[in-house]
Amino acid sequence: MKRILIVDDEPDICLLLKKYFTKKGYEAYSQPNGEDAIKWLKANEVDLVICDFKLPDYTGLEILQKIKIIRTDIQVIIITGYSDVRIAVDALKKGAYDYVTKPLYPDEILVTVEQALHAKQEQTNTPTRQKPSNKETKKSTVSPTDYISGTSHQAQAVMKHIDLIAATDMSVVIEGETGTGKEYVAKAIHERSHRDQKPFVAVDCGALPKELAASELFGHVKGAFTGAIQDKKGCFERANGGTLFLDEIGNLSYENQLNMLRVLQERVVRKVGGAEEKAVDVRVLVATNENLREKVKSGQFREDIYFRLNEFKIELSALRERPDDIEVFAQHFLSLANQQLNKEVKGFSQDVVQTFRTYSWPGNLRELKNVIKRGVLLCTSDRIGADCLPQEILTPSVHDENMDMIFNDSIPSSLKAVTEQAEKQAILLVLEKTNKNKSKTAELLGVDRKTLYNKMRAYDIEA
Ligand SMILES: Nc1ncnc2c1ncn2[C@@H]1O[C@H](COP(=O)(O)OP(=O)(O)OP(=O)(O)O)[C@@H](O)[C@H]1O
Repeated sequence: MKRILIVDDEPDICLLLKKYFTKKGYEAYSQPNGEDAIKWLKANEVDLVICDFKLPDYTGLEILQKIKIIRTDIQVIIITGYSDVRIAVDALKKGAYDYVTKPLYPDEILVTVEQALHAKQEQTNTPTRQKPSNKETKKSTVSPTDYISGTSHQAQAVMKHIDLIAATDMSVVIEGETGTGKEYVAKAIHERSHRDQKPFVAVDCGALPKELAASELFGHVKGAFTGAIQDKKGCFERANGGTLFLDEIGNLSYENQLNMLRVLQERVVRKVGGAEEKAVDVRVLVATNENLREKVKSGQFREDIYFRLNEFKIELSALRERPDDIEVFAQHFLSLANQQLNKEVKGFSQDVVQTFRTYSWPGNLRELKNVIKRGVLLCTSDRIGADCLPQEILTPSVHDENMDMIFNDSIPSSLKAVTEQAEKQAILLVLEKTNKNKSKTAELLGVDRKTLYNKMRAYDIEA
């Protein structure tokens, strides 16, 4: 029986979730604060933790980091308010599996819990992927792991690149904001490659506790350090013959970058504390949501390893930069949510479609998926209406003052014009604040330099 720990200072929430998950066949426990939860976790085995972000003693991020030191394979789901989506996204970067927003709906959490446990199972088994039989391929249901390509020119270009490089053994750097689908692109490359029958191992370097990173990547021998009670294979060895996907590669410590360079150059791994070298045949794909080139320039990331990895680059645009894809993904996520929640919602009302196109989607596809799942859950007719969307999406907090600045009292010609005006104003403002420093401006606006330059050209902003 799978074991779940709920950490929340509201006794009612603990009680509700504990009862619900016990009824669904889990062993559920609860703790009221971070300190007690950590103590409990040190003494008890658990598969998954559902943790409120705002606890009396710790934040969700702090708890997350402590949990990952106790055991890296415990899945963590963070509960946040919708307005904390950016914080939630940060938690994902640090290794949380997913987030759910308040108010809580147990059925929605159950879907997330099941997915998290399934992902954990896949990780521990690092299964050899079987090609689906013809019968399975023809199934009419959609799978959460299906790779969907959008219709925008950006998405089409990405699809072309995936097809082009899949057949090769080239290393690829995949760049894009959080939730834009970097891991999905990596999986799509693996599944189209000759390695597809071998493991695809994904490691989130941002979530690796410093103390354990080397052991996770390269393995360790029994007795290498306190707690190393038996030999352990690292990710390179587990991915042997297949593909290793290193997410958030920019977070790897300098020392581990050096160790990795050796593996990439010589194709052999040596476990922590071991003397023996073992040959490995692994294709490495990496992802980053920061501009790695900039990190190289500032000396935080080794240039030699960057060049090794950057044999090919795929840049994923933010969802707000490719509104044409929103409908395709919205339909896909709708089918998924219908399946998961056993509902038959057919589509979206016209105003919801319009809202989706103008909202900025800081959490990109992941946020869209979560919003639609919640919408399906709340929907009582055959279309998701605005009443099923979080308030934060319907009325994003833009200051009236800013609106005045953007529109100059005139009525905008279209919503597209509004977005463009807002983007132009934001770029001008930040350029002014950074004394026209483009790198800093790009960083503050959360885009890469190339995107910034393209936008400046498009909006006639002087360089
Ligand atoms: N091409 C795609 N087809 C179908 N679903 C997708 C696709 N890309 C992304 N998704 C959905 O969006 C979610 C986020 O994707 P993914 O984890 O690949 O993003 P990411 O860029 O790696 O995020 P992070 O930077 O936070 O690690 C996935 O769980 C999946 O549901």
